Amino acid sequence: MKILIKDCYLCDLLRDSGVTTGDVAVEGNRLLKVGGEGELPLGWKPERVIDGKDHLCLPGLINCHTHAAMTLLRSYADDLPLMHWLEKKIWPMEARLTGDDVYWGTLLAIVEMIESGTTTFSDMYFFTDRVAEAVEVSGVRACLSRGLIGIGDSAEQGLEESRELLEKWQGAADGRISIWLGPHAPYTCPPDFLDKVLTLAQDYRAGIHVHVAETKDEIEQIAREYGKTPVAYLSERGVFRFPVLAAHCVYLTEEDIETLAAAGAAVAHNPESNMKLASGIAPIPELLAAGVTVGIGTDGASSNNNLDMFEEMRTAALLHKVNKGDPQVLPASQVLSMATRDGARALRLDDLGLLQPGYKADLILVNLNEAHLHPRHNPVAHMVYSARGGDVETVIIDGRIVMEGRKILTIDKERVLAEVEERARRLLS
Ligand SMILES: N[C@@H](CCSC[C@H]1O[C@@H](n2cnc3c(=O)[nH]cnc32)[C@H](O)[C@@H]1O)C(=O)O
Ligand SMILES: [Zn+2]
Repeated sequence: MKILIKDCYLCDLLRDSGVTTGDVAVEGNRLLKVGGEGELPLGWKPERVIDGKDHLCLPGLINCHTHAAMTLLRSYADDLPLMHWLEKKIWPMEARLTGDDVYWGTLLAIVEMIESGTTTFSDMYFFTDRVAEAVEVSGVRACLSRGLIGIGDSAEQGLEESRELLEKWQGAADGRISIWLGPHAPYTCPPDFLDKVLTLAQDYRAGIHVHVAETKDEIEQIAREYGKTPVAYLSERGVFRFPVLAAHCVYLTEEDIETLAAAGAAVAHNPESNMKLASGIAPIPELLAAGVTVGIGTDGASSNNNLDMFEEMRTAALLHKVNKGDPQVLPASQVLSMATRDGARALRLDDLGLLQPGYKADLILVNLNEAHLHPRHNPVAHMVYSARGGDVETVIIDGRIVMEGRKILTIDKERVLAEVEERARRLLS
C-alpha cells in the first residue's frame, strides 16, 4: 500500500541534527521518502493519507530480549532472586504450559508491545512454532529462538525443534520472521551440548541468542565448573564465530569486553529485569566505549513486569547516570538509538531501525499533544525521559498499518484478554 504521513516531526538519529518537520511516504514495505530525503515518482498517489501534525515519527522500537509468553506469569512470582525464581517458581509453572497457552500468551505480549511502539522483538521460549504463528497473524516482526537446555531429558528434542523451525519458519511471514538458536545459558548448556548447537548454527547459518553473565551466582558456578568466566567458556567452545546476541552481560571482565568487541557480538541490555531480580548493573558505558553494539530488551513480563520500551529506555538512561555519578553518561539520543538502530544491528536486520528511504517501513507516530510532552524543547529527550507507551498513536510494520488511533487492527484484543484470563486461572488450579 502507498501511505503518506503528512507534516510530522522527524528526527535524524544518524546525524543527531535535531528535529525537523516533513512528510513520510511508504510504498510496499519500504520507506520511499522521509522529509527532504528521497524522491516521489512523478504522479505518485497515496492510497492512504495520515495526518502527522503534532506527532513525532520514529523508527519502530526494537525489544532485543524477551520471553513473550511469560506475560502469562506476570506477577505470579515476584520479589525473588533469579535462581530461586527460575528453579522454584517459573520452571515448574512453565512445565504446565501448553502450545495453546504459549500462543495466547505471546499474542498478549504482542498487543502490549504494539500498543507501546515496539515493532520488532527477539524472543526465546518454547512451542516456538506457536510463537511464530502469533507473529504471523499479528503483523509484528520477530527473531525467534527455541530456548535450549542441555541438561535433563528435553535436550535432544529442543535441537530437533530448532532444526524444524529453521526449515519451516526462517524468512517466513514475508520475511518478518527470523530464526535464531537459543542455548539458554552457560549454566544450562554443557560443552558437548553447545557443540551440537553450533553444528546446527553452522548448517543453517543461524545466530546464537544466549543469556550470559547475568548474576554473581552464575560467575561463581562457571568458575567452579570450568575455571573461567561465562564469556570465556562460550568463546572457547567457538560460540563467537557466529553472530551472537548476548542477553544481560552484567558481570564482565575487561577481557570479556574485548572478546565481545573483537567478535562483533551484540549485547541485549535489560536494566529493569536486572534491577528487579537484583542481578546487578551491566557495564554498558564500557561496552559502548569498546565498540560493542548494545540493544535494549525488557526480558519477560515476569521479571519486569511490563514490555514497555519507553520505560526501559528511561530506566537505562537513569540507571547508568546514577551508577557512574555522571549525568552525561548515555544521553537521550544514544538511548533512543539503542532502542532502534542499534537494536536492528544487534538482531542483524539490515535496512531496519532508521527512517531512511529504502529502509523497511517499520515506524510509529507518537502523539505529542499530551501535557507531559509540552513544551517541545527537545522531542528526542521527551521520548526517553517523558513519554510512555500509551502515547503511541499509530504503528506501521512492514508497510502495513497495524495500529491506528490506538486501535490494533490485526488482532482481536478483547478475545486475547479473555483467553489469557481463563488460561491463567487454569494454570493456578
Ligand atoms: N524451559 C524451556 C527452555 C528455556 S526457554 C527460555 C527460558 O528462559 C527463562 N528466563 C526468563 N528470564 C530469564 C532470565 O532473566 N535469566 C535466565 N532465564 C530466564 C524462561 O523462564 C524460560 O524457561 C523448556 O522447558 O524447554
Ligand atoms: Zn531472559
